[in-house]
Amino acid sequence: MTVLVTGGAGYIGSHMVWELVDRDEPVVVLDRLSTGFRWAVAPEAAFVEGDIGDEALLDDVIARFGVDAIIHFAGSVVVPDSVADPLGYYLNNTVKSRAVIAAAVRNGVRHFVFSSTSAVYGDPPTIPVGEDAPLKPLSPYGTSKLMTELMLADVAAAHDFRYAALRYFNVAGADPKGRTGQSTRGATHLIKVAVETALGDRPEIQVFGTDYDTPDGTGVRDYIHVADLIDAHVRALDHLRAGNPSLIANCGYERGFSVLEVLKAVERVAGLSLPVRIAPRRPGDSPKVVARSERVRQVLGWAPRWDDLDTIVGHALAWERSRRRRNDLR
Ligand SMILES: NC(=O)c1ccc[n+]([C@@H]2O[C@H](COP(=O)([O-])OP(=O)(O)OC[C@H]3O[C@@H](n4cnc5c(N)ncnc54)[C@H](O)[C@@H]3O)[C@@H](O)[C@H]2O)c1
Ligand SMILES: O=c1ccn([C@@H]2O[C@H](COP(=O)(O)OP(=O)(O)O[C@H]3O[C@H](CO)[C@H](O)[C@H](O)[C@H]3O)[C@@H](O)[C@H]2O)c(=O)[nH]1
Repeated sequence: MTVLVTGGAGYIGSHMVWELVDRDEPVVVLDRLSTGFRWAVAPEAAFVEGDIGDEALLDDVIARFGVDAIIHFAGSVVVPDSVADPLGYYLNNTVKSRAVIAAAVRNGVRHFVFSSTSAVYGDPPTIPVGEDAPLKPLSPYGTSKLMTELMLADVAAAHDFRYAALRYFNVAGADPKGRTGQSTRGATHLIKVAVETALGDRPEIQVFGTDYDTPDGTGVRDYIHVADLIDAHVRALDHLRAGNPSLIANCGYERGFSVLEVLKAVERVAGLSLPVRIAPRRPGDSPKVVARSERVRQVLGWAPRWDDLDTIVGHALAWERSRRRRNDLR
């Protein structure tokens, strides 16, 4: 009963690995370390360096570690990069996800949790957006994830295989115990970039677009604390292992903050003023995305514990500071 965590050396995956270790679950991580870090993987977890597109390696890892469930985080995650390099995103997120799903089916792994995204909705007509809303991604990133969701549905209909596709909204913050956080080099995520700017690593932060149809003209997102997101994964895994049906569920808090509101929170928590520059809109960005989260609450009994923007920012900032203290900028 080992859980295979693909992308377990990355930001969200490293939190998942710590949670599984805390639950005394045997874990094996498969990661090629393109954006993740070997040191981010909890020492109790087994680690295999390699690519999720390598089917022979997947077969070997599943057999060698007795894998009964896969939590699939590995992928490419930057929306504007996907606009510039769609084929790269379809390869890493869609084609290689097919390899992981195929390995699961071939080796009788029946439980699969997949990192999907709110980007599958594009610019939703109704806010908060529910899971049954039209799926109209605005970027190849969103489409690459939607295609994987469609594969999972077809595979679950054909085989003894069930899945949870969790559509994350904007994930932020860090492990409340300070063991891991977002360490991505050259990160593009708003809160990460803002805390790096607060600590002097970047000369300024840009605001991408102030002419959206939102209260202050900047983009609105539903920022979810990574620890609450991980709790949804644990519940999804238990749900599948208990024999329940496949599930597609949003993971968000049902409330949105604008870019300017986030920057104010960072200034408040860090106790300084950020150098801000207004810049043009970024390609592929949606004006406003906020989750409806009734389903994850009802089906998985999930309830947020860290739903507070200042707490999310505070944990992100604490992680950034502790990395510096430990000279972990490897
Ligand atoms: N961060 C967010 O706000 C967010 C929102 C929605 C969905 N997601 C999804 O969550 C997942 C994890 O995102 P993250 O923010 O932790 O990103 P991340 O870049 O920190 O983690 C991705 C990990 O996957 C590894 N990886 C990438 N391609 C691989 C491959 N072909 N083979 C093996 N390993 C590979 C990387 O080395 C890295 O460790 C992604 O699938 C992403 O699309 C993230
Ligand atoms: O330096 C920055 C960075 C971001 N933004 C703005 O802040 C908001 C959030 O942007 P992020 O880059 O933090 O996040 P995205 O909403 O683009 O995308 C994130 O969440 C998505 C889900 O909505 C995807 O899953 C994706 O993996 C992940 O990058 C957007 O309005 C963006 O334009 C800025 O103004 N300046």
